[in-house]
Amino acid sequence: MGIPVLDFSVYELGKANVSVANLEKLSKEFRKAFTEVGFVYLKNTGINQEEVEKVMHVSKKFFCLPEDMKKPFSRGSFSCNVNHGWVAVENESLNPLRPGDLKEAYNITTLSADNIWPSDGVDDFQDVLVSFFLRCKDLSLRVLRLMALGLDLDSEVFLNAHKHIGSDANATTLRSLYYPPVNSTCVKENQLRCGEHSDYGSITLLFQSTESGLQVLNRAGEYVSAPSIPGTVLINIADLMQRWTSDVYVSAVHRVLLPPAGDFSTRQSLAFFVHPDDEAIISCCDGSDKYPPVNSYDYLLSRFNDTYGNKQALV
Ligand SMILES: O=C(O)CCC(=O)C(=O)O
Ligand SMILES: [Fe+2]
Repeated sequence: MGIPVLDFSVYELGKANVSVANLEKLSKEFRKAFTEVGFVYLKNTGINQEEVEKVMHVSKKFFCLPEDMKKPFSRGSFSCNVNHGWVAVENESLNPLRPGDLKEAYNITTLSADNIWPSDGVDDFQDVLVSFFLRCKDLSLRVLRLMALGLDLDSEVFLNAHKHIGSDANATTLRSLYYPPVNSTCVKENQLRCGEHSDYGSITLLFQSTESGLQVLNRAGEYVSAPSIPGTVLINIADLMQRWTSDVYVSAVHRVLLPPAGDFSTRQSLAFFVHPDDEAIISCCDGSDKYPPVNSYDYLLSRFNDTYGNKQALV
């Protein structure tokens, strides 16, 4: 089965008074997609293509600044949050068996006004990224409600553990990703734009520029491409949600390939990694003991350790 495309218009951002019948229908479609594939494209969410392009445009301006202007914003230098900030090329390996990923990123984890934000040469960076973070947050909460309904659970079951998105008590992160041009003569053996991995938290929202490269591992064990479909958002289940649902909703492995040799195009994406609140204890929602309860933040820190290697672990 390929990645399905669902029409979210009945529950798009800004819409209130949705009928129970419409919510139920949509929740069943989510259930099918998330139990069989783990990925789904949503169209008509209320987040439109122009919004996405605006965020990519200001992000690219930042990534194209000289390195000494980006360094002051490095991940690890923000006292309020270990994950906030800029990550240089080859700094992380999402598949620790491969060389560092050929990508740059800027993580926005806390919206605290006390933070320093890039502004030289990118004066609207903070406004544009913060607004987009809040739009993604609203959409995520709608999806989490439908996901609970899809399992015949109380609609607030997942939402109750996502009350602090955007504050220092929750690790949800908007990550703007930039894949610079690749000179194939300099590429290391087995290096990719982004190595094989599954995401760590509850769900991920992903918006991609038109350049290809993203592949998802399907149940038959084959990688299938997940191209950008303008105007849609690609949503996937992450590992903590798989555990929370006792493996009913599945998180699928994915990666981003290098462009063909001689293709110097760049690529961009915006990933909104939704995490439960730091203090949330995640126990199997069916009441089973398939997995022992785990603290959400402890789980995340153990996954960061794998990604950054013990040398650079920030804990
Ligand atoms: O850039 C992409 O298309 C996907 C990136 C990704 O999977 C990740 O950062 O977790
Ligand atoms: Fe991912």
